[in-house]
Amino acid sequence: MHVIGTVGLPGSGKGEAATVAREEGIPVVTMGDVVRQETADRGLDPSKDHGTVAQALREENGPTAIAERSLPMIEDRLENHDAVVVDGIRSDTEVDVFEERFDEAFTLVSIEAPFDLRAERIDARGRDAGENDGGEALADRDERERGFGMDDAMERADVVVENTDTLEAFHDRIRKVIREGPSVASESDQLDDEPTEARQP
Ligand SMILES: Nc1ncnc2c1ncn2[C@@H]1O[C@H](COP(=O)(O)OP(=O)(O)OP(=O)(O)O)[C@@H](O)[C@H]1O
Repeated sequence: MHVIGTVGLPGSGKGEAATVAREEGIPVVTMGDVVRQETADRGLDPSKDHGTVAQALREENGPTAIAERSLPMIEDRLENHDAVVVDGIRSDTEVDVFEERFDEAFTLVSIEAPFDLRAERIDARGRDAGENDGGEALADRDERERGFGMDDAMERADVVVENTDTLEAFHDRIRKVIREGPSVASESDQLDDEPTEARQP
């Protein structure tokens, strides 16, 4: 059993990591899906009110509300699969939830890219999809995510993947992390010369 969580600021490449997982036949549980479902259940617009509802969920049910709601979804997928990717962990408190439940079988991967590169990629993604990002500037999104404790979550990562090269290079690195299994955290310095690295706890 291997549960791989991803953490990273907007536009860092979490969605691409999820794409690689699906290509490898590994199911992806998106924390955003939990929030979108809740937004729809409240009669709000998932494309616009997502951030507000994420915050409300935490205020009403505590900082682990979203992670806790994702656990049954993850366990359900683990019945038929050896690994599951959890996309978009937002805080160190959420990391606690997954570590407590899955222990050594949980690997946290931090996906990192500088602000300007993420801004460029988000602009290009918006143009490709014929839509914008709901009007929220990247700096504001970064601030909102950091407010949830994302920096602290990134600090906890077992593996850091810098997404500053080509998309193909990024896919290759993520594929290695996924294929390596739960031992990836202790062995990741042998995975690749650069820039995947292990962070000591
Ligand atoms: N190495 C790369 N080279 C070129 N484009 C990339 C690279 N990595 C990601 N992208 C593109 O950048 C955009 C942002 O990546 P992605 O959607 O995976 O980010 P994300 O972390 O899921 O962002 P968000 O939190 O906003 O959903 C996408 O269009 C993706 O295809």
